Amino acid sequence: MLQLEHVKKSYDGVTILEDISLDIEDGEIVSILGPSGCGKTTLLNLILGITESNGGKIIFDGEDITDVPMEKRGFNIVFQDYALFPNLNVYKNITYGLRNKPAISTKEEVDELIRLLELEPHLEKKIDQLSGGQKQRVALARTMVMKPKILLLDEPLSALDGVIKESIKDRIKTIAKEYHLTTIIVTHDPEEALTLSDRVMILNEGGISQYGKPEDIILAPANNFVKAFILNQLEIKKNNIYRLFAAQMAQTQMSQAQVQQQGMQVS
Ligand SMILES: Nc1ncnc2c1ncn2[C@@H]1O[C@H](COP(=O)(O)OP(=O)(O)OP(=O)(O)O)[C@@H](O)[C@H]1O
Repeated sequence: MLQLEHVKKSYDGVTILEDISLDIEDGEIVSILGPSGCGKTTLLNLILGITESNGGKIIFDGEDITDVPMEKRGFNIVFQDYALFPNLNVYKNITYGLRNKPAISTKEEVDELIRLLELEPHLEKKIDQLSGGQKQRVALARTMVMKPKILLLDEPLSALDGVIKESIKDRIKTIAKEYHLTTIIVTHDPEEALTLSDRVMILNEGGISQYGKPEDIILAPANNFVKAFILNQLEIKKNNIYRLFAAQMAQTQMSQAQVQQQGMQVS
């Protein structure tokens, strides 16, 4: 279990995170959701260990890791831009971290991940020959072969569109469940957070606005910010889609009526 207790962070005297306390269970997918600049990436970096806090504790499996450096925490991150090596092929990118630590994953385990992420047809390709979704899957595989204790994902879907987004979402869920891997995801998109996660943490003005299951957030928003920021965005999206389909349905009904009328005129 990962626990944050009264974690604080400020930059140049400006408070970014005020008093963050939360528990994340083993194997849980948790999204950190909030508007731009609210401190989502800062919180992810504090957990990863590349940013130091100004107070509070981070505890993993009962051990205080607040002062444990990143390399010793055993967590791993997939960055927003994937940070893949363009001069290496897909297979070499995936296995890059194993060069100096080959014992971490067996060949069978690497092959299993490649299969799970459907990367077999791409292994010989260079990174610039891949689509965004394929790059994301390579970045996921490369991180997973190192068997992180916690998987951190910074805006994993923001560069992807519609169908690809849904497919990567499914892969992330499958990996988290199959490997019972605690997964923490930063996103600014309520739909993404609510459809991908077991629990969602909504950040605003340095604090946690609400932390709960997606259905709790939808059914019982804790305050006006959650209502305004999260639910309104979803409502707007829903209405836009309804409007689109309503227009399409009206068009279809009109065409059918025209066909019927033409049919009556012929007979
Ligand atoms: N190294 C730094 N030095 C000074 N200020 C920083 C630093 N890193 C982040 N900040 C500030 O901290 C605040 C939170 O930044 P952060 O990147 O965590 O937000 P975010 O919620 O991830 O935003 P976005 O969704 O736009 O990526 C911002 O006001 C940012 O300018």
